[in-house]
Amino acid sequence: MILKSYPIPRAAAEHFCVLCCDLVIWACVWIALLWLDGEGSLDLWCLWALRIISCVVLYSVITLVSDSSIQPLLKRWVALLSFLPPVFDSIQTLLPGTMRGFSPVPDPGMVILSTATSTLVYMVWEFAFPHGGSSKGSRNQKKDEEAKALLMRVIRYSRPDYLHLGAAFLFLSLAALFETFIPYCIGKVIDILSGKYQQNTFLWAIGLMALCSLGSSMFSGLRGGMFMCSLSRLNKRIRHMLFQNLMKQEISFFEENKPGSLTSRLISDTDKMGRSVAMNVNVLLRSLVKTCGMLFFMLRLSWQLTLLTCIEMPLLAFIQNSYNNISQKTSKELQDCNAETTELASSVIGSMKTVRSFRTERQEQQRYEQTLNRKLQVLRRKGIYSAVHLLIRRFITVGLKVAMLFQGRNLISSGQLSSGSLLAFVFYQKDMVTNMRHLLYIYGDMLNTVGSAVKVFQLLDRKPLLREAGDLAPEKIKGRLTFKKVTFSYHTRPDQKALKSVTLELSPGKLTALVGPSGGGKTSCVCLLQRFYEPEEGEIFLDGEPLYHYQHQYLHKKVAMVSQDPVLFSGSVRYNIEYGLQDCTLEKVEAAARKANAHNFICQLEQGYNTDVGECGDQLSAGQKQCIAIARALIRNPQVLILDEATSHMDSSTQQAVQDVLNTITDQTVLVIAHRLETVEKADHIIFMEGGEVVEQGTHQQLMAKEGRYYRLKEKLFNLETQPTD
Ligand SMILES: Nc1ncnc2c1ncn2[C@@H]1O[C@H](COP(=O)(O)OP(=O)(O)OP(=O)(O)O)[C@@H](O)[C@H]1O
Repeated sequence: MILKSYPIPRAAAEHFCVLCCDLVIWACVWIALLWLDGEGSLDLWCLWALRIISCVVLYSVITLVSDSSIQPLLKRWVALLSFLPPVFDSIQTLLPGTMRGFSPVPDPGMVILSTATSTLVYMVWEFAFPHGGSSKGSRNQKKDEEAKALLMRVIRYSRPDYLHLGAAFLFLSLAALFETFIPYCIGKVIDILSGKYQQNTFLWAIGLMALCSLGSSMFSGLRGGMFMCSLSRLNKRIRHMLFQNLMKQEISFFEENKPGSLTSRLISDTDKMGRSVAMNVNVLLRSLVKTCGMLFFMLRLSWQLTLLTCIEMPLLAFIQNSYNNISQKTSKELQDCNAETTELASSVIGSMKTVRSFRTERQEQQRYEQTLNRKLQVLRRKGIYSAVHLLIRRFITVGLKVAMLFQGRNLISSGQLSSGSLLAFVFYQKDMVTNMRHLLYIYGDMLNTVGSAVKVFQLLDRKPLLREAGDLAPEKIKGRLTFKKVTFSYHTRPDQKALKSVTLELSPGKLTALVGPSGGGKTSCVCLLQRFYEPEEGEIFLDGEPLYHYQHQYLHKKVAMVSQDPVLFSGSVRYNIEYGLQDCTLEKVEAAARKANAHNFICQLEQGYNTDVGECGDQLSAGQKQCIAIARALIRNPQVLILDEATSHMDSSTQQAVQDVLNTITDQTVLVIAHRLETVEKADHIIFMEGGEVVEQGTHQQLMAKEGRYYRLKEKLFNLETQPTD
């Protein structure tokens, strides 16, 4: 039962809105009738046609605006509301002594009667055939509901552009209305020319036609401009939100998703989503307005001819549907044939030696020919189906056109239609078929294309799998880092532990070296320190507080890291050193560069600190990039400095210079991962890691005296044969 799960006041409000819309449509028709023939009355056929149009309009409004759970109820209500008055009037005409000519404005008694009856009928209906109990609760329906929800979401994102969109819809309606008037005016001109020529009437008709053409072109242009403008604004908004959310994601998300697919989602998917929805809404509304307008004019010209036109559409839709089913089957067969031919060709070409050695060339040729023949048969069948389909379609179209012209001739001879009106009707009919086709297919197409929005919204809704950072930001910290039984594995390899219950401490004012064979877990420790990932078990503390308690920006200001292959951004050297800092003076930048031994080579660059480093810094050597990355870390004056093989690409004199600077650090916590014996030897504390575990720790002398893993792996660890490079 729908109403059980839907708030009653909201349901009542939505019913009231539908009733208001219906009354507005009645009023518009009445005003249009008064304006056109000054009477404000319709014959029974026109009344039926107008109620059908009003029903279609209200259905579209309900589908687009209301919640999907209440839509069936509202649609039943609309069906009853639309058709009760003409049914009532039709029955009345059957009674003797009734006058023809019906007012499109129902009297208040009629409104109350039809409203009460409708409510009663569909309450009975609701109890007898409760929605959701039918077999339509299938997967397809769910997919449709999801697609509609997505569509509504795209439309909701357009809310800030309501002024642009309102203007666009106004221009769209005006352009469509002016366009609809043109064939009518042409008909009038022809009538004037074929009858007794009157200059004034002729000039008036020509002027009206020119005005309609001008109005249609002008408003079409304005509509296009307004839609483009709102579309660009929508795209910008969605891209911005998407980028914002991307920036919040954890690092493992970027490892699992390739940069190419993320950027394509950011650029082409957002564009496709906005464009398809905007285009389809645009075409849908234009077709809707034009169809209503054209139906109105066609009905006024001749209801018999309109009926003939309306027969064409369901017939064509039925034929198209049947053809689509057959065509889908043949396309599938064709795909299989293609796959078979390609597979055979590639397997034979790929194993040419075997084919030659067994002398099976002839058999393979025959096999290939057989697959080609099968494909040819399917193609032939497909061609025949297509030809028959086209023939039937043309036959129906031409047949109905001939019937229409015959009927037109009869109407002209009986004086019910002028030749100009027949011509105008032919113009309308041609446009009508195209419009009806759009109306029939566009909504389905819109639901399909909006599927590309799924990817965008999935990304937009993704919550980062990282504990939210706290707001701890003390003025001063000592920089004591502690790992307590930290276990960790990467998302992409959940079964392999990169760190196994690691417990270690980095003391303030001390240089700690992490050493160990490749894959031992050194970089993983550093990544956890940076909060790129979260430990699975255990905790990391900074001055006794869990890392995640600290404010995000604060933590990254206090804990700076330089990696082996630092990433520089396209821009000047200065921009890269002061990256992320605001109001940084050149003196500060230079001081940091001096400490990192980068000042001299920067001064030798063509534009000094303003030299562009190129895409990802590729106009600099690997060693120069490392120097700039060290300057970028030092300028922040971090309390904890992490160097992950950060000097590996530097020449030995630069390495020594950087080492000298590190030796002067007295109150900061420094963690280095190095393959250089000199660096490690001088460290206050050495932690030896292997297989994700801390195996040994102590000073160089202690570890050498112990003659354990560190002692045994010394040669392998420090590339002693290839010293001094890191
Ligand atoms: N991004 C990643 N995704 C999945 N597994 C990873 C990732 N990075 C490292 N690993 C794995 O985690 C384990 C520890 O790697 P880690 O990079 O911490 O070692 P390391 O001691 O720094 O090695 P190296 O000295 O070669 O840099 C290794 O088995 C490695 O294969």
